[in-house]
Amino acid sequence: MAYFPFYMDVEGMVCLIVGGGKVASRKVFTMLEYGAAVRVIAPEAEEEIAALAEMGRISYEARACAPEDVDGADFVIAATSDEGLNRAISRRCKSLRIPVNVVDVQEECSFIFPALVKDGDIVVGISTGGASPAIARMLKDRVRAAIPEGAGAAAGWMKENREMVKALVDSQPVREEIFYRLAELAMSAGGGLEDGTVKRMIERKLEESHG
Ligand SMILES: C[C@@]1(CC(=O)O)c2cc3[nH]c(cc4nc(cc5[nH]c(cc(n2)[C@H]1CCC(=O)O)[C@@](C)(CC(=O)O)[C@@H]5CCC(=O)O)C(CC(=O)O)=C4CCC(=O)O)c(CCC(=O)O)c3CC(=O)O
Ligand SMILES: NC(=O)C1=CN([C@@H]2O[C@H](COP(=O)(O)OP(=O)(O)OC[C@H]3O[C@@H](n4cnc5c(N)ncnc54)[C@H](O)[C@@H]3O)[C@@H](O)[C@H]2O)C=CC1
Repeated sequence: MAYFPFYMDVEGMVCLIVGGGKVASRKVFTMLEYGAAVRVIAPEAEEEIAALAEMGRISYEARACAPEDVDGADFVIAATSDEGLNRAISRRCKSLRIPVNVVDVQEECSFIFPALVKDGDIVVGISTGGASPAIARMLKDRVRAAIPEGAGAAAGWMKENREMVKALVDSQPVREEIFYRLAELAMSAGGGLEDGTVKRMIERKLEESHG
């Protein structure tokens, strides 16, 4: 069965990453980009993990991790080279209903990572359900190439104008038409439109809909 992609707000959530190698480091950067409060425990860690800790972006404890360390985390990523420890971490997380990712054994995961394309609030996740991370990574490059430049900026601008349009236009079907038209224009402009252009467009649509 394919995995379902929930899009979750992880801002401020405590993300415990156990292990400090290359895979752990990749997951640290990913989680930081989405605003999680990252805590790393590993006896040794890649330079970038130490550097992020020095900058105060993450917390890093240079020590071996025990399964009890997962208590209190909102979700956990086990990325050590010690399979037995990864398994013990997974078991404890599952018994406490803490979502857990084990980077080297999919069966021990309750969630897995997709390959990600991000432009502002636009996020595309590609998963093969573990069948082939290489394929997920390759498709990511194609998806990135298919998203027009400025799409993230256009989405950000739409977000800023959403409430204004809702307040001005009572009818949902008319709003929908306006949102599609604005989205089209903002996407081709690669960002926002001038206030005057938007107001004129809304007035025109309202006149049309009132006959
Ligand atoms: C199940 C999963 C668990 C998880 O980690 O969440 C998992 C498991 C494993 N990956 C392994 C290997 C590789 N992983 C990558 C890369 C990525 N792996 C990622 C996710 C996932 N990897 C989850 C499933 C994703 C899905 O398919 O839906 C990505 C998408 C996201 C990320 O990690 O952040 C990221 C792309 C980042 C990007 O560029 O965007 C590469 C390629 C490379 O590094 O260039 C290789 C070598 C090539 C290959 O093996 O295909 C091995 C060791 C196999 C062995 O021992 O040989 C295991 C363990 C196993 O297979 O059991
Ligand atoms: N999911 C994925 O995308 C991929 C997963 N893998 C798997 O991920 C695992 C980790 O890979 P790398 O980061 O390259 O390994 P690595 O060898 O660079 O790092 C392992 C880390 O585990 C830490 N560690 C060992 N014992 C520990 C303990 N008791 N407590 C806390 N930390 C401990 C070490 O200090 C080190 O930082 C490997 O088992 C590999 O098979 C490999 C490639 C991709």
